Amino acid sequence: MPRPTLGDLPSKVKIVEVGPRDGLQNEKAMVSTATKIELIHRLGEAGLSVIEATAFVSPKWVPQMGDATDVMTRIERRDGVTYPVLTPNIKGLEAAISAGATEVAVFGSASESFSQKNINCSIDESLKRFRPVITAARKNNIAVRGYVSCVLGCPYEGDIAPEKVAEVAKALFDMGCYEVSLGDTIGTGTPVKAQNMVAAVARHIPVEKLAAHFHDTYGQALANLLAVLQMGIATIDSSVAGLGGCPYAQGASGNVATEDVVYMLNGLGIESGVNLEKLVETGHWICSRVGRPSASKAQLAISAHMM
Ligand SMILES: CC(C)(COP(=O)([O-])OP(=O)([O-])OC[C@H]1O[C@@H](n2cnc3c(N)ncnc32)[C@H](O)[C@@H]1OP(=O)([O-])[O-])[C@@H](O)C(=O)NCCC(=O)NCCSC(=O)C[C@@](C)(O)CC(=O)[O-]
Repeated sequence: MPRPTLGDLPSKVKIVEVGPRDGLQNEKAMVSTATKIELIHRLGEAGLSVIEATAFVSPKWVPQMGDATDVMTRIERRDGVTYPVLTPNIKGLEAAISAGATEVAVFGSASESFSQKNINCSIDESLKRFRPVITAARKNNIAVRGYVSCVLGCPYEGDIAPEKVAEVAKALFDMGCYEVSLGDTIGTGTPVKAQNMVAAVARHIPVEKLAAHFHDTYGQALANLLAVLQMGIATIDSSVAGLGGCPYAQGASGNVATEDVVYMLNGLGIESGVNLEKLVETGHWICSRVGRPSASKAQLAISAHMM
């Protein structure tokens, strides 16, 4: 019998923890600034080296992120940890710079309808708006990440062509984004679909510059992640306790839980630098703060052993 193999997997994965932003942006009850800050601190202690802290977006659109300046100016930054923030336009970028951000992210979409609902403009218009944001950020030595939403399906349009995803991703990369994160916003992807989409994007952008940002609405996120790890993706966005959902994608659940990702990576012998036990405690803590059960299977299983 040949030895079973999963192919060439990366030896190390960078996890981009998006819980404080993607995880909390959709909470109905306002989460206090103090809780957000403590969450960021706890995630840093658990070994996360990239923690997306907040979003400098219109508070009329996403009230939960209305305390972005407070969060960014009050967090205690750890050496070796970066705290990117979302900035959809120059206004957001200026506020982020004033609050001391050193990395920002612009966020576009491969779906026209989602672009309109999320940022109130067409895809073309969004790319025009991002260009000066990226240029100004880079002049200030601020690294810019790019997001593409709806890469495996759109809540309004259904299927999205991988070529469309590749086109938007390439535009962001060519404008100066150092990394492009591919968002399965509504979690409808399955492994081969995810691989086909990544293959289309990787024809234009080196695969090591891509990140997988998969939501777990249909329980497919880990399977999809494994499928794209096999293609060379080594950056994964995830959210502690699987918190979250997008305010402009009704019914979409949170990102894949960071605890589940770390458990899988540990089992595969892939280094992430994250202490699973501390992360589980953090997941337990934030769930008690926001009054919702954890969406992480690993957290539930490990917590049961700890009690
Ligand atoms: C892009 C806009 C601003 C356009 O919104 P708009 O209404 O077209 O913008 P506007 O320029 O007409 O401004 C409207 C008001 O917002 C203010 N404003 C304008 N910009 C800012 C700013 N940066 N910060 C603070 N305030 C701002 C502006 O000053 C004005 O205030 P008013 O004069 O009415 O008092 C709006 O649509 C917006 O903020 N959208 C953000 C939506 C959002 O945050 N969605 C969730 C994040 S994306 C996501 O979750 C997907 C992702 C990334 O995780 C990947 C995936 O899973 O797919």
